[in-house]
Amino acid sequence: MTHLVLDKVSVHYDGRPAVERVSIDVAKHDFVVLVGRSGCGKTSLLNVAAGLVEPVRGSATIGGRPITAPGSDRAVVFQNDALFPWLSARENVAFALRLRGVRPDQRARRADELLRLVKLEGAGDKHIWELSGGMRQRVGLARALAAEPQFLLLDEPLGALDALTRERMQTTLLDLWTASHVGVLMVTHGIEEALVLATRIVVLAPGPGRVVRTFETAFSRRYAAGEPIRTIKADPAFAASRGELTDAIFEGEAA
Ligand SMILES: Nc1ncnc2c1ncn2[C@@H]1O[C@H](COP(=O)(O)OP(=O)(O)OP(=O)(O)O)[C@@H](O)[C@H]1O
Repeated sequence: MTHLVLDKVSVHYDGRPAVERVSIDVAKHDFVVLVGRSGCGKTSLLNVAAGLVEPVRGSATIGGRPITAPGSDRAVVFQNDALFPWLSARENVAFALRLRGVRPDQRARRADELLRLVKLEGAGDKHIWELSGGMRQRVGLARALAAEPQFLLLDEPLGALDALTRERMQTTLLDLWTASHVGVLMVTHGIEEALVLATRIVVLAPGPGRVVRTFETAFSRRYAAGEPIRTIKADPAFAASRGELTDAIFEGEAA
C-alpha cells in the first residue's frame, strides 16, 4: 500500500527552526489530522508533503519516492481555495480534468460525477459567485479529486465556514474519504472536528514545532460503518477524548 511519509523532518526559515524532527506516516485509507497551537508548524508540514517546502533534514517520500515538487499524486485544498469565479461549478471541475488530459467529450460527465460525490448535483451550471461558501468549498474538493490523487492535503478547508455549514461539511468530507479511498492529511484548529474526522490525530507543540502526542481514534470509522454522527458525538467516549485532546494541546502552556 502506498504511504506518504515524513521521516524526522526539520524545517527552517531564514536559519530559524520552525519544525524539528517530526515524523508522520499516512497510508491510503488513513485520515491523519494535525492539531496544535498557532505556530507549531502544521502548515509547514503540509507544505513539505505538498512539495512546496523543502526540509533541511529528514525526508519526505510517497511510495518510497522522494517528494521534491507538487505532483498529481497529491491534491491540496486550502481554506479559501481559488476557483475561477467567471466559470460555472462544472467548468471549474472540468478545467482540472483538462489538465489531466481527459478527453473533451468526457469532461462534463466526469465533472458531474465528481459534483455528485460532493453532493452538488444540480449545481453544475451555477457560477461560482452564485454559490455559498460551503458550496464553493465542495467545488474545490471536487476539483481536487478530479486529479485522482492518492492523497488529499487539506489546510483548514472548513475554516472559513459558519458553524452549521462546517458541521455538515465534516460528514461530506468523511463521505468523500470513504468513497474515494484517498489518504488524507489535514490541518485544523477544531478539536471536535479533529475527533470527528481523524483515524489518527497528531498533536504538535510550538517552539520549534514537534510532536507531543499521537491519538489513534475510531469515531470516523464508526461513521463510515454507518453510525449516525449525532450518536457518535453523544457517546461519553467522545467527550472524554475531547478533554484528553484539549489537555494535550494546551499542556505546558502557562495558565
Ligand atoms: N514563509 C515563512 N517564512 C518565515 N517564517 C515562517 C514562514 N512560514 C512559517 N513561518 C514560521 O514558522 C513557524 C510555523 O508556522 P506554520 O504556519 O507552519 O504554523 P501553523 O501551526 O500552521 O500556524 P497557524 O496555526 O497559526 O496557522 C511560525 O513561527 C511561523 O512564523
